[in-house]
Amino acid sequence: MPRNVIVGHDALLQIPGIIADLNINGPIMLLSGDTTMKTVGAKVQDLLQEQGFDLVTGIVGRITYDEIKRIETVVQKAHAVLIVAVGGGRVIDTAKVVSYNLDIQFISVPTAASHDGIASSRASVVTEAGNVSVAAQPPLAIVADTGVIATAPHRLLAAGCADIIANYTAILDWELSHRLTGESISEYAVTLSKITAEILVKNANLIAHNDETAVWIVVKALFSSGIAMSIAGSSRPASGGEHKFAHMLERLAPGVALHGEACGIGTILGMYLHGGDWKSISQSLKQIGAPTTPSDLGISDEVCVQAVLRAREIRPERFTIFDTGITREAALAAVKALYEV
Ligand SMILES: NC(=O)C1=CN([C@@H]2O[C@H](COP(=O)(O)OP(=O)(O)OC[C@H]3O[C@@H](n4cnc5c(N)ncnc54)[C@H](O)[C@@H]3O)[C@@H](O)[C@H]2O)C=CC1
Ligand SMILES: O=C(CO)COP(=O)(O)O
Ligand SMILES: [Zn+2]
Repeated sequence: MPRNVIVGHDALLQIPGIIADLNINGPIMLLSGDTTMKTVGAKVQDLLQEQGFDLVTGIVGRITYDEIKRIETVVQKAHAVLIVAVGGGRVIDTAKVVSYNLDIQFISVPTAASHDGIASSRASVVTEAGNVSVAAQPPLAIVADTGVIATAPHRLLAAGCADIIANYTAILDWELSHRLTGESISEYAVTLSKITAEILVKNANLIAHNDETAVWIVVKALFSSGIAMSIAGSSRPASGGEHKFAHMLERLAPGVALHGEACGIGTILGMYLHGGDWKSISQSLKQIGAPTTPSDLGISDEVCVQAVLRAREIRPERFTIFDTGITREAALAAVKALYEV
């Protein structure tokens, strides 16, 4: 669990104080993305250098095992004793795995409320066989500056909401697997994950404004969802069939959708396949401003159908509604239903 969670306006200003309290002895590695380094990363760099911290910087690319190895080497060569990760989910996940492998601490500084990995002890790594969820280091501290995050495009915030709304089907899938395969389940993790999605949906009208209040609501939900994953010791409470669909969609149409956007569409499809209230999931996503159809993403229905049919290739050991032998006709009907709301 993170020791220190700071969410609020100008929270970035607290980073030097948090690090000073750690009494670390050695350089700090500031990791960021190619875009975020130029904005928020540079701001954090200035703040730390003004306070005289010994700082080295690195840019993180796509999260693969090769990239993780490369960053590990950079951190080792710099003899860094702490990582400060400033960026989206990709940067934070990379820092989580690198700090875990090198047994050093890291601080999570999300620049967007676009994913629920800001607090979790899991990381999602892209491999040829699809995304794998690996054990990683939870952050020592989380610093979420609502002012900074509110300046990010609304698309990112909406994607973060969709990543939380995915908890509805993630839980249905976990319960299904518990009943059909005997997979163990955590009542605490299930409850926290569900409540998080419910609170988020209840506040959908506020989130649509994309102001600091909206960011505050979403960041709290992302944190809470991450804690549910930490309690479970796996991403199960926040990642079911809708995530398998999303990871497959990313493979079939790379870079088209944000992670959360693909998960949102996967959630409507998953809820439809479960026979649940998929229309209200679609309405909540629309209200928040997240895409709900392949055409919203600019991809063909056929790619979406393929992602439904091939979702089971991702993490096959995780049993979900997408692993129950869906026919092409059923997949077509599910994708067609996306346009009904
Ligand atoms: N470990 C976990 O439990 C979880 C991990 N993830 C992982 O996180 C990643 C998805 O996270 P994302 O943040 O969507 O992806 P990302 O890190 O690729 O960021 C998406 C885009 O947003 C941009 N961006 C970030 N902050 C910005 C800002 N303030 N202003 C303008 N642009 C900004 C980035 O430059 C990038 O182009 C995936 O790799 C996913 O698998 C997602 C959920 C949970
Ligand atoms: O994205 C996640 C939860 O939102 C977790 O990632 P995985 O789908 O890789 O387990
Ligand atoms: Zn996710």
